[in-house]
Amino acid sequence: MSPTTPDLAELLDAAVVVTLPLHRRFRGITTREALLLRGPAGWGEFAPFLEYDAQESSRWLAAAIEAAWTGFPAPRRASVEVNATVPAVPGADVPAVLAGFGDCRTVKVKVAERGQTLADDVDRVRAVRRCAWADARIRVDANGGWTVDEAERALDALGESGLEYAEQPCASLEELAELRRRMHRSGAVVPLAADESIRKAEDPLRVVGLEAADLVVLKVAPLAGVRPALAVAAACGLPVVVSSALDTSVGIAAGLALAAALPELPHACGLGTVALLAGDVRHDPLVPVDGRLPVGPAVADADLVERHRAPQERQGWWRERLRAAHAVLSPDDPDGVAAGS
Ligand SMILES: O=C(O)CCC(=O)c1ccccc1C(=O)O
Ligand SMILES: [Mg+2]
Repeated sequence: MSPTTPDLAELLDAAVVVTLPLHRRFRGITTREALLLRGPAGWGEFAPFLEYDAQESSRWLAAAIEAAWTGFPAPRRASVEVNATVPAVPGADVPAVLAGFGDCRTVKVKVAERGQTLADDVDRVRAVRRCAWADARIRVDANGGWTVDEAERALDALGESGLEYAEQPCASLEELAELRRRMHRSGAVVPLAADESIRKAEDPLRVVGLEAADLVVLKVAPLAGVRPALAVAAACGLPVVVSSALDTSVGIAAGLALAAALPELPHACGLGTVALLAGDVRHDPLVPVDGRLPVGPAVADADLVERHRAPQERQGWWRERLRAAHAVLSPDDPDGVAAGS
């Protein structure tokens, strides 16, 4: 947990909610809402997905408090290589999506979208191979959408394009482990990355114990901050890819702080996603240039925060969420109890 949890009144005072439009649907949504906190150390982002409960959201709040009240640990690098992220669009839309990411040498492609088929995935990945940088690395992310059988078939088919790795092909660690065993037996090996399977401090030990993955994807917000995420990385001992949760430039800066603090960073990170937003809170948004992003403090520009300020009803909804998450972090805070009763 964050060493300093401000009281609820201080958090509410520091909070403003923004609504940012997306260029195209991603993860089922077309606008992204985020509650930004301005604290003594800088800006923090609290943006758990709408369906997350208070317990899960409290980790996102701890991460926002770390950014805005504590600040980030010392960086080991000044910039970070990032990947382009292609949502589950038709192959014909791939060139327009990639154009938004500049010259990223690594592309992550969403696959296994509900309501689509393997043929749609093959079509999309082929389109990426055709129009990306000539020797681009391609990785796919199924968000746990395949059974072991489906994953085996899909990775065999998608493997024609040459895959850097497959992220969370199946939902459970047991399934990932079984898929890995089968691929090693057949010789058609695609490295596997665990994303959704790594959410709690004890998860990395299970990943390693079950030999379920070759690398791990770490996101600052669900892991409660840069420092807890560094501890998870150390506990795993596996290569780490830092990724975003579709953050504004404020949340991306926290991801970059994690990527910059890791002892090793062998892969491009999934932190280029501001390119998927049709608006941002920074005049110099953290969109990749030459496939890289600069490491630096989390900042937002007041006029852009104002421009994207969410309607009053959404401010209220998010402030109630903030209160509920804060009550998990500080169950004895009298303000929190009073506001909730
Ligand atoms: O890693 C990337 O390239 C972008 C981030 C991303 O894919 C993502 C964004 C929001 C929610 C979940 C995910 C995910 O990695 O599964
Ligand atoms: Mg993922």
